[in-house]
Amino acid sequence: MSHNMENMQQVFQEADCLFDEAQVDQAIERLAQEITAQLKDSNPLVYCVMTGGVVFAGKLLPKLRFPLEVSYIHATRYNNQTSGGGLKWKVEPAETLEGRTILILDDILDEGTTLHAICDYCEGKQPEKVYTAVLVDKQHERKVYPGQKCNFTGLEVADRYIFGYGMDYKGYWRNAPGIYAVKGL
Ligand SMILES: O=P(O)(O)OC[C@H]1O[C@H](OP(=O)(O)OP(=O)(O)O)[C@H](O)[C@@H]1O
Ligand SMILES: Nc1nc2[nH]cnc2c(=O)[nH]1
Repeated sequence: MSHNMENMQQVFQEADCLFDEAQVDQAIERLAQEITAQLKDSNPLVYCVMTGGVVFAGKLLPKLRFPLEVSYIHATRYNNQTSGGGLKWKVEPAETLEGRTILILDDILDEGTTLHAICDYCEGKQPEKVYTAVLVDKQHERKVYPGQKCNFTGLEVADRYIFGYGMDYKGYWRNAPGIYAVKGL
């Protein structure tokens, strides 16, 4: 096994499990109910923010039992690092947003820069309304503005670097079956 693979095994073994698979799935079930109650009659256009949003979106979408359309956007600012830089669009929305109800799905609200910029972009296209849903909201005082929240939040996590359920550690462990915090971070 290469040194990097051994290191990644060690990162997983030493990590703290903050929420196991059952706990995360229960949070996603609750989110599905909240989103359904709010959006079931609005014919929403649902965007998965790649790459981190992919597991959350994949688990959530089959629980939304009403007509909706799904697409994806790709905006990143961490680039496999553990601290963020400026937001880069890799794929902008391809659909017409005017008059639509938009739901953005992402894995994490950390400093909030990513979702703030995505919402700004969408708001500029005259949608009916933009909603955001995240699997986890990291608890600290460094949000883009105090009190920044998503419309729908699955779980609150401590101010640590986390991975699993779509979230990576240096490009790895998006597949981890729970939400984990890296030892020492
Ligand atoms: O609230 P913020 O501090 O802006 O951080 C949150 C963003 O960071 C991660 O994306 P990243 O840029 O790492 O890309 P990824 O989805 O490919 O992991 C995550 O998926 C969120 O989109
Ligand atoms: N994987 C991962 N991505 C992030 N993007 C912003 N914060 C985090 C984090 O804690 N973990």
